[in-house]
Amino acid sequence: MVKATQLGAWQQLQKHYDTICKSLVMKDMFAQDKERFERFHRTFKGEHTDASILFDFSKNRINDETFKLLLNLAKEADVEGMRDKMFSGEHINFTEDRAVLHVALRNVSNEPIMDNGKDVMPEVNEVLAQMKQCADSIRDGSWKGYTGKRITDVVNIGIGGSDLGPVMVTEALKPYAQEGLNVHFVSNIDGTHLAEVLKAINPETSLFIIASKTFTTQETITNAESAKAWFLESAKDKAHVAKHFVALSTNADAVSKFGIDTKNMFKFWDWVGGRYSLWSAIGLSIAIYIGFDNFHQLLTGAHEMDKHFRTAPLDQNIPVILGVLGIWYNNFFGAETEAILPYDQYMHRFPAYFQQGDMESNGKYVTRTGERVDYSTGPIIWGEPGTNGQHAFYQLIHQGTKIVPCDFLAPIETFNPIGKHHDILLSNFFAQTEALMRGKDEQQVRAELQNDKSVKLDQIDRIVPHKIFLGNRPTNSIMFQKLTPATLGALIAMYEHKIFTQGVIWNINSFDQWGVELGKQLAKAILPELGKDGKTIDSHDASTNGLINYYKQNKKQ
Ligand SMILES: O=P(O)(O)OC[C@H]1O[C@@](O)(CO)[C@@H](O)[C@@H]1O
Repeated sequence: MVKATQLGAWQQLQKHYDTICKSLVMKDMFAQDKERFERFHRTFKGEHTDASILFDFSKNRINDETFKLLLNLAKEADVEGMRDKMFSGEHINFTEDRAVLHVALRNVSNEPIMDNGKDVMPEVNEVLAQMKQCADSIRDGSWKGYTGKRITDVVNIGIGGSDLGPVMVTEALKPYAQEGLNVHFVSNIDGTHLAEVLKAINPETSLFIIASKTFTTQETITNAESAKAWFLESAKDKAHVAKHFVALSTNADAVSKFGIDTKNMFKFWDWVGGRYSLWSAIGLSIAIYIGFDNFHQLLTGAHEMDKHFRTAPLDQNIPVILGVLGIWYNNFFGAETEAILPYDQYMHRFPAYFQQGDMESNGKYVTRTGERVDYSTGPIIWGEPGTNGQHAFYQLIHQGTKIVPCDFLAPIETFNPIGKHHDILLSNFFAQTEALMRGKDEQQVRAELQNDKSVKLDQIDRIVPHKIFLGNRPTNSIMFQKLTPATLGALIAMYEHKIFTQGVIWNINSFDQWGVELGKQLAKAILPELGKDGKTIDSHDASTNGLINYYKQNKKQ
């Protein structure tokens, strides 16, 4: 595969952009074409679940020619071919010589999926059965703590992909939680994170889940050791650890060394990327919190989206369309970020989840063949729930100098019908994308100001420029019937495959993450220098030395 910029379709898109992009005014295109929404929206319905999604991409700066050229790009980059390699277990994560098979974790069809010539499904199903058994016993109270009490609090200790997915999903599916069973998450090595959770729980009724693919991550192992020490202050006998600590990992030796019985270990495999692992044993806190049946619905919804991604033709393929639209703005309009704006408070951690999902996958600058890219790759992902974002950063999205493509998401049904709240929420959801597309021109602004008694006529000229909205700011609108487990699963898988599509077109490896290693390496070297030993550190640059010495001179303990 060549560099993206060497693709014929890329060069045609560049020509297309150079010649007609200025004329791609959405307001005019809607006025000239009453069928625009009809042509530029897709729907997704789960075959066996309640997942039901409408994807409206008509408020984008595209015409039919643009859409065709973008799909040509996916075609020529062989997104479909690489997709089929992923599903067939090829080691496309070649720098780690690993398959990329998170799709197997949710392969409820049980069709064989091979890694190194072996069907992975029997082991996947074994772990799912183990997860179900654990979740059921915690939820029905048959799992007892060392004083014979049932578990009331589950503490997941993990970071990155061993934290963000369980946090996001348990927040999003809170309506499915069981009364009297709480989940807590400790990820940061900052002692505050653990301390605040330990204040809230009772060692007799708490289960600690140590979630770590490698079981070597410094934050997680340190937090786990501290949690175990805290637990033993009350429980005293190490034999009680087995009733209150379980591990989720690929590393049985490290788990056993930590002191967790490997019968309390839920394994997963090296072909599960950390940021793609919530579907695996890493999802144990989810299965306990919402029940295994709902966890299985989550898997099934994702599986249905997998099937759509695997079989839908490119022009019907929602993840592919999302992916190529993102490339249109990232690489041709020079957009550096993408905002994910869920109009659903339960989805408040959804943007953060895809900060890792997208940025750790596509934040790369070297192609699969080891050459430095000469084009922009992964976008910066950010976002907050609506309507809160409207009162924080929408000023920039509407009137800033940067183009920020936005994905707006909203449920048709709410779990919490209070008065007109949901209609008000949705009126804002609809209005924001309309406003970003249409803007407000000088004529409209002048007319408003002339009718505004509070504005002195001789002030109008001065105010007008500040109140004009240029509009033509691109958005996708994604509506779904209700935030059920299956719908959430489908939405997550949709974005995973969007990320995959972009990585293929950029010809990068979306599945390793060497970029996280250098910081860890240097932190390991600095840690022993921080003791209150009166020594002045001079082993670094002047800034790092200065900072370390300032810390050492002023630290109290
Ligand atoms: O699950 P673990 O092995 O503890 O890794 C945690 C996280 O750390 C990383 O930064 C890799 O080091 C993420 O990719 C990963 O999700």
